[in-house]
Amino acid sequence: MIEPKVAVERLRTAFGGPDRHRTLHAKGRFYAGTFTATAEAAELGRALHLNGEPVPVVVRWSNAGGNADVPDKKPDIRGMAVKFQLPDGSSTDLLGQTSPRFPTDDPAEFVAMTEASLNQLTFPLFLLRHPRMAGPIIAGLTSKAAVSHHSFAEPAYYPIHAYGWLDAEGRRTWVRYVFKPTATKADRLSQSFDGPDRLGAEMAARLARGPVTFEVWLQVAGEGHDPHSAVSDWKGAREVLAGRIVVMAELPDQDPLVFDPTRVVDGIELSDDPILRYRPLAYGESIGRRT
Ligand code: HEM
Repeated sequence: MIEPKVAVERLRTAFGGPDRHRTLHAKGRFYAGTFTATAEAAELGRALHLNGEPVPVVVRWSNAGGNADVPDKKPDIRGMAVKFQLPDGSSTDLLGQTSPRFPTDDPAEFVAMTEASLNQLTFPLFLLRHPRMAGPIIAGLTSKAAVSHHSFAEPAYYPIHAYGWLDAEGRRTWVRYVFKPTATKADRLSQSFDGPDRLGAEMAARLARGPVTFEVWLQVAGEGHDPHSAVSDWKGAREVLAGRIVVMAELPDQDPLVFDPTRVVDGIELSDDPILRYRPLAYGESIGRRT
């Protein structure tokens, strides 16, 4: 396993990011909203935020790169991190990004891919040398995961890992999430937004018009769907609408707030996915460098 310290050092070097920012997803803004679960979610999961009562959420939309000064028009993967605040004072996080599939179970390969992706001339060579990773990476490119997005409200975001939901009787269902936008090209604002922070400006104007809503969908694991691997493709999985995230307003900077994909609550279990298990180690190193 690549030492988390080494991974963070290499990622920081690749982006040339100064210490006070996140190693990846360095540029982002915070927002306030609510999450309300559906009755179907309440049946599958006993966790408190799934009981159908609205709970507050803190959302951070971000550009995936490690450079906090990047102009928003630069093509990039975007992130949507969500912190669900439960009535008992606990919280649980989901971190989505616009790429529908993750290319590897090996953190070292993720670091090498991130480094290689910064050089467009040599990246095809990296793909030739890592044919297993090429499929998911190309799926990301063709699904427009890394483009010059018009708005943080328009793409779908994928938290990638599977989580085990326990119901009231303790029965476990493995699920994967998708945050599906309700915004469409047709309901874009008439203004256009330029400048290095145009995604933030667009969101401010959009929220002045009204809330921004995402549907939270679950893929439910069936035969042959492996919950313990980030690369496993759950073709044909049953889909269930689990609830809605409604974002209402921008928040002042919340840093040093931390989103951690292994922060779960009673009723939600972690899988043995090696990428999921590695992430808090790398995030811990990053948090140490930015706080
Ligand atoms: C081995 C794999 C990965 C590594 C080494 C890695 C590394 C990192 C690091 C170091 C940070 C900054 C943490 C901080 O300072 O708070 C970060 C943030 C983030 N990562 Fe990852 N990551 C990995 C996989 C993933 C995956 C699979 C996803 C999406 C499903 C993801 C989505 C995000 C998001 C959305 C953020 C920003 C969170 C925020 O807004 O605070 N990462 N990642």
